[in-house]
Amino acid sequence: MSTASGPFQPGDRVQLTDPKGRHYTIVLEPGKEYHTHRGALPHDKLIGQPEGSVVVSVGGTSFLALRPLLSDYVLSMPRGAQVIYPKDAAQIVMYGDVFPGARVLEAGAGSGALTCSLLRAVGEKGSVTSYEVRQDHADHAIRNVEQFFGERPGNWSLTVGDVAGHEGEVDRVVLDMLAPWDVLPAVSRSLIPGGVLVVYVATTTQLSKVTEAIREQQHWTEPHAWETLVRPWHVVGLAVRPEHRMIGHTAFLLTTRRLADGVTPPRPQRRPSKG
Ligand SMILES: C[S@@+](CC[C@H](N)C(=O)[O-])C[C@H]1O[C@@H](n2cnc3c(N)ncnc32)[C@H](O)[C@@H]1O
Repeated sequence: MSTASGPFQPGDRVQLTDPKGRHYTIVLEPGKEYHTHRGALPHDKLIGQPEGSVVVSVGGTSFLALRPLLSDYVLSMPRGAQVIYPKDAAQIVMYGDVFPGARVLEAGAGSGALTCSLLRAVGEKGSVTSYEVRQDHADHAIRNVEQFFGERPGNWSLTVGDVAGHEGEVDRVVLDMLAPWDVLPAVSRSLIPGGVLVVYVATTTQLSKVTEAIREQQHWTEPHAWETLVRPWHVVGLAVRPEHRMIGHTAFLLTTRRLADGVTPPRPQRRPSKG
């Protein structure tokens, strides 16, 4: 599904958009009908049509038909754990410097949303090694990743267990879990010198705890943290302004790089706070 192109075929996942901008996702089957409150839409009307076609239901409503992008797929996928949103996945791939051919270690796999972005970024020559402690979340991740790629990617492994048990060298590590500070010693053993660690946390208390743990551990460059806010804009004629609604908060991201063994990291002078 992730690389499909050309006219719609049976088995394709198609995202329909109605005149109010609402999305509906269907999987095309010859002879089947999609029933909306605006009338039935035969799948056969779509099969053989190019992407970007507009089809009209029996009730006279027009639907725009496109294959969902990865960002659409992530927002509509069934989930056990909360997913990493597209805006955050994009920042993780860029600031984590996840390159084609990279060996990436990831925890927790959760619903597999970030896993899809990581697998795309590393390409066939790279690999993603995911850990997930909960079997039910791992089941979601497997289903979602397999559905996105159409099969289980050969360069992906998912272990049901604690990432702290990982052994083997990697180029990049991405942690999205409640207590990332617990696994810092383990991941620092696997990450190559110069490798990038990205930590995704939802709250300021987690951000503070993981930042101080990184500073204490001595294996890392000075951590860099930021909030991943993205503000969409409404642009119609002269009405150009921020949208009334937006995703207010998802996460903080933090990056740091693995130092060579035995190196003492230079730390900025820090003034004590005034209480
Ligand atoms: C918020 S979810 C991850 C969502 C995922 N990044 C996505 O985009 O779908 C956090 C997951 O981390 C898992 N987890 C927590 N501690 C872990 C550990 N030490 N090793 C592996 N997984 C862990 C939890 O079970 C949970 O499913």
